[in-house]
Amino acid sequence: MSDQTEQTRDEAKQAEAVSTEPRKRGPLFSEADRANLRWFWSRYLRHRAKWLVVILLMILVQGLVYQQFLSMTENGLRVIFESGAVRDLVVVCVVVFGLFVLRGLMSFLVPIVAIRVSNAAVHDMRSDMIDHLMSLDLAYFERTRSGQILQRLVAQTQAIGGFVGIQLANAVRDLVTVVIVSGYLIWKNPILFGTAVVVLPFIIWVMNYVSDRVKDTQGQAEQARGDYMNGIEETVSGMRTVKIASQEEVESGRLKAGTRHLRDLSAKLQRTQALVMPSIDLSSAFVYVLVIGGGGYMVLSPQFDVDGAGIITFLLGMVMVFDPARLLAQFFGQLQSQLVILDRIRGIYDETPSIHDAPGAVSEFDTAGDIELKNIRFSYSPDQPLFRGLDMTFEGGKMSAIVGATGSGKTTILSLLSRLYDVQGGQITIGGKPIRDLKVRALRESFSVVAQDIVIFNNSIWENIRYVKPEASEEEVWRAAEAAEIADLIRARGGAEVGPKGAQLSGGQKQRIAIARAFLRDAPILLLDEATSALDQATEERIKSALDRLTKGKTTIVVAHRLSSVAEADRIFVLEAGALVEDGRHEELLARDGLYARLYQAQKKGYDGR
Ligand SMILES: Nc1ncnc2c1ncn2[C@@H]1O[C@H](COP(=O)(O)OP(=O)(O)OP(=O)(O)O)[C@@H](O)[C@H]1O
Repeated sequence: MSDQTEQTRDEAKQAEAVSTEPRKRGPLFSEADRANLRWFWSRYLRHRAKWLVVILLMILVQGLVYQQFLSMTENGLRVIFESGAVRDLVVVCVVVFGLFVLRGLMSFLVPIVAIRVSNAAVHDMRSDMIDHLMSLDLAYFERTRSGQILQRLVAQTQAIGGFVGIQLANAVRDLVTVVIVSGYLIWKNPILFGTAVVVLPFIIWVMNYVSDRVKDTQGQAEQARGDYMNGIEETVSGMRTVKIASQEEVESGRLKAGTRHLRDLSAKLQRTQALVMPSIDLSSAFVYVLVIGGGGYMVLSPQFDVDGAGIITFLLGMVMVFDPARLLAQFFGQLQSQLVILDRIRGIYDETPSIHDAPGAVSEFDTAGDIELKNIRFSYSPDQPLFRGLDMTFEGGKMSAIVGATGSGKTTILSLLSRLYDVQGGQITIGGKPIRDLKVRALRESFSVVAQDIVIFNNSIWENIRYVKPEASEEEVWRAAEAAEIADLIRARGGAEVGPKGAQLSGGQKQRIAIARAFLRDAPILLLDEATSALDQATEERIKSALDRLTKGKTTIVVAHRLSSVAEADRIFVLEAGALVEDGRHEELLARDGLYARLYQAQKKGYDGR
C-alpha cells in the first residue's frame, strides 16, 4: 500500500474516532466551542441576519418595557407617598398596563419568528448533511454504525434547532432584560448595585463546575443514544436470526440495558444542571438581604439622598434582574449540552470523500476496450494485505470469469473496477484510460452490476427494477422483467410493497429483480457476482439464454462458485488468497491439472454424489 493512501486511511480512521468520541472538552467556551459556534453562525444564521435583527428589536422592546415599568412604579409610589393625586395614579396604572400589553405582544411574536428561523436552519443543516453523506466513500458506511448517522440527522439537528430557536431567543430576551434593568439600577444607585456584585465570583465558579460536568455527561449520553438506536436497528432488521436462534430475551436484555444507561445518564445530566438554579436563588437571597439592609440604612442615614420609594423600586428591580438571571443560568447549563451536540454534528464534516473526480477528469472513454489491472495493491485494513501486485486483463467484448475459494478477493476486484474503493498501488485502465482519470459517474454508468448482496427497497417490484434507470419507458421495464423471469410475479403482486429490504421476497426473486435491473440498465460492461446462485436449475437455464443475449458483444465479468456455469467463458482467472494462480479457457485449465482442475473435480464429485 502506498504511504500516501495509508496516511489517508489513517486520517479517515482518526476522523471517525474524532467524530464519535467527544472531541475536546473545556470549561465554559473552549476554543473548539467558539469555532463550532462561528461555523454554525456563518453557515446557517448569518444569511438570516435580518430576521435575527427583527427578533432582537422585539426583545429590546420587551427589556425597555421592564425599565419603563420600574420608572413608572417609582413615580406611582411617589404619587402615593407624596402628592396623593389620584388622576396621576390612574395615568401611571394605565401606562403600566399598556406597557405589559406591548410586552405580551412581543412575547407572542418572538417565538413565531424564532421558530421560523430555527426550522429553516434545521432544514438547511439536514440538507447539507445529506449531501455530505452522499458524497462519502462506501468505506465510511462500512465502518460507521447507522445508529450514529440517524442520531445526527434526526435527533441532534432537531435538538440544535429547538435550542437556537426558542431557547436562544428567550435567553437573549433575559439577557437584554438583565442588562437594561441593571443599567437602570446602576444609574439609580451605583453604591447599592456595586455591593450586590459580590456574588458574581460564586456564580462564575458554579457555572464553570456545571459546564465541565454537563459536557462530560452529554458526550456520554450522545454516544449511548447512538448505540441504543443502532441496537434497535440491528435487532429489528435481524429479527429472523433473532427468532430462529431464540435470542429474544438476550436482545431485549441488551436493549433494556441501553435504555437504563440512557435513563441514568439523563438523570445525571439533570442533577448537574439542577445545581444552577439553587445557586442563583442563594445568590439572590444574599443580594436581597444586602439591598434591604444597605438600602434601609441609606434611607435612614441623612448623608444619602435616597427615599423609601427609591429603595422599594430598587428591590423590585433586583427581583426583575434575578428572575431572568435564573433562566439565563439554566440556559447556560443547557447550552453546554448543545455545544457537545454541535461538536458531534460538525464531526461529520471531518469525514471527506477520497473517491471523487480528479481535476481534468473526462467522461468519454472506450467502454468496449480491454479492462487491465496492472500491479494492483489493495487491502481493507493495513495489517491484512489482499492484493500484493495483481495483474489481469479482461478482454473487451468477451466474457471473463473469476473463480477461487471464498475470501480470495473476487468481489473486491469488481468493487475496484467501479471505484467503490480505490487501489492503493498500481493502476486499472479501461480501453487504455486509467479509471482515476474518468468522471466517477461516467465510469459507474458504464457498468450493469448484479451484486451478491442485493439491495431491495421497500417499494413495488416494478419500482425496484426501474430504480437503476428512472427514465425508462414502461415497455423497457416490462421487457427487462420478462427477460429476468420476474414479470409474472409483478402481475401477481401488482404495486404491493415488498417489505423492508425486500423481506417479503424469496432469495431467488430478489436475484431476479437484480438481473432485471441489469437487463434494463443495459450498460456496456457487465459485472455478474454469483448472479444466478439462488435460482433453481430450470429458471437459471431460462434466464441464462436471455443473459447470453444481453452479454453478447459486451465485456462481461462473471464471478461464480459453480464452475460448470463459467465453463463457456473466454478466459477464466483462478484466484487464491488474493493472488492469480492460473488463467485460461476451461479445457486448458483442466488440462493443466492445477487448482482449477482440483476445484472442478471436487465439485463434479459433489454433484455426482460420489
Ligand atoms: N468491506 C470490507 N471491509 C473489510 N474487509 C473486507 C470487506 N469486504 C471483504 N473483505 C475481506 O476481503 C477479503 C476478500 O473478500 P471478497 O468479498 O473479495 O472475497 P470473495 O472471493 O468474493 O469471497 P466470496 O466467494 O465468499 O464472495 C475477505 O477476507 C474479506 O473478509
